[in-house]
Amino acid sequence: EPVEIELWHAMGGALGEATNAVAEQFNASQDAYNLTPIYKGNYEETLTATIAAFRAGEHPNIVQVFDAGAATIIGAEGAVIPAQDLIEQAGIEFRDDYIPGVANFYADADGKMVGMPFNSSTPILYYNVEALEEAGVEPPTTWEEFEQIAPALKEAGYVPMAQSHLPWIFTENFMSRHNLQFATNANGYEGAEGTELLVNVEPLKMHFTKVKEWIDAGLFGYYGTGWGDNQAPFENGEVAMWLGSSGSFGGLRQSADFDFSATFLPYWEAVTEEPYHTFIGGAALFAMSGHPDEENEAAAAFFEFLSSADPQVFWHRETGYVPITAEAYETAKEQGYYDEVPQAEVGIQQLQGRAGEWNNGYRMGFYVQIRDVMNREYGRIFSGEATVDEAFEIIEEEGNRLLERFAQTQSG
Ligand SMILES: O=P(O)(O)OC[C@H](O)CO
Repeated sequence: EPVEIELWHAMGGALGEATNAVAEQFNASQDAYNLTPIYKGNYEETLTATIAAFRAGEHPNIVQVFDAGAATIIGAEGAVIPAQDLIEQAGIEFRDDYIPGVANFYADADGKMVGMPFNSSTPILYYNVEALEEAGVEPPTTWEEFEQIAPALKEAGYVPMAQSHLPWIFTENFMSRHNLQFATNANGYEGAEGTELLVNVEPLKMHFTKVKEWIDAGLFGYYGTGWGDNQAPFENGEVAMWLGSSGSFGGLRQSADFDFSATFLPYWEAVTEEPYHTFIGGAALFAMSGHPDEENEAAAAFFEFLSSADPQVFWHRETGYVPITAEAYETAKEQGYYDEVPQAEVGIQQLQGRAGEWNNGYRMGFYVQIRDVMNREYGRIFSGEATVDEAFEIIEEEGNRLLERFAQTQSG
């Protein structure tokens, strides 16, 4: 009888189908282990369910946790076995060709990999090819260019742009794209104590001032805070350009009945002459403690399988999440995938862009709740209930209070 293990994940729709397919491939590749993937709702719901299950001692072997929840799960005492330890304890050699941004994001202060990178993404700019042609414009490289072309798209009957998740794209990746420090203590990596947000700063406030002006002028669409809220109006052709996850590529190919393409996340030339690479997004898999050795071995075998080239390339091609190892990226190139579908390479190219001091990642506990504060305050800016200055003061204050509370949970 194979050893049974469970994976809780947040991959719905086309992503859920691809997750099930990867699990089936693993199960078919050997007879010792059997992995059952279970969909637990969106990222926030999956993390909440996991924490509740951990308290009740009913947690799964492996859980998928998104970037924003990484510090919370890593900081939950005794909850997680670092992926690198799990793999080495199972007698498997730990590979060292993870692409740098991926390895950093889920590593501890000593560089040990705690989370197993799985679905790694980055925000990119998708565009409706016909809409841009109609308006006679090219996709923008910078926000300055966006300001120049947006009126023509509006004129042609489109909402020029929308984006999928404000804190992710217009805060976290705003910081990385411009190499701006995001939090003290080296973006939080040096420890929870004393870590404070550095978002109440001119470049970010300038950006939100602009976005509010664009919304008021009908040059930008804001459809809500839900993960899918801003994707739907792009899919139905109302919005011409959409900032979204590279991991949405596979789903869009299934659902969009128009020709679309993709390019890099714009940056402000006024803030940086050249852009920097963005943070790794998406989620990683965490092995949870408290299970028998044979189940931990099964989890290690699954992690090893996931990093090998074939499942990696399959997953990348099906979903748009980036290849996480150099080997998988090379394999996709050798297969001619990017000659066939050049837009599929945008995410990985962007992640391998210019390195700076502040764009390797961030580590902030209770960051999921900080995102809620941001979403609420950004909504208040757009509705005119709060000025940009007021909103950022509140984000700074409430955010730092959450960081302080998290630090208290870490000091024992
Ligand atoms: O939509 P995903 O899976 O690429 O994730 C985007 C963000 O990184 C999640 O916080």
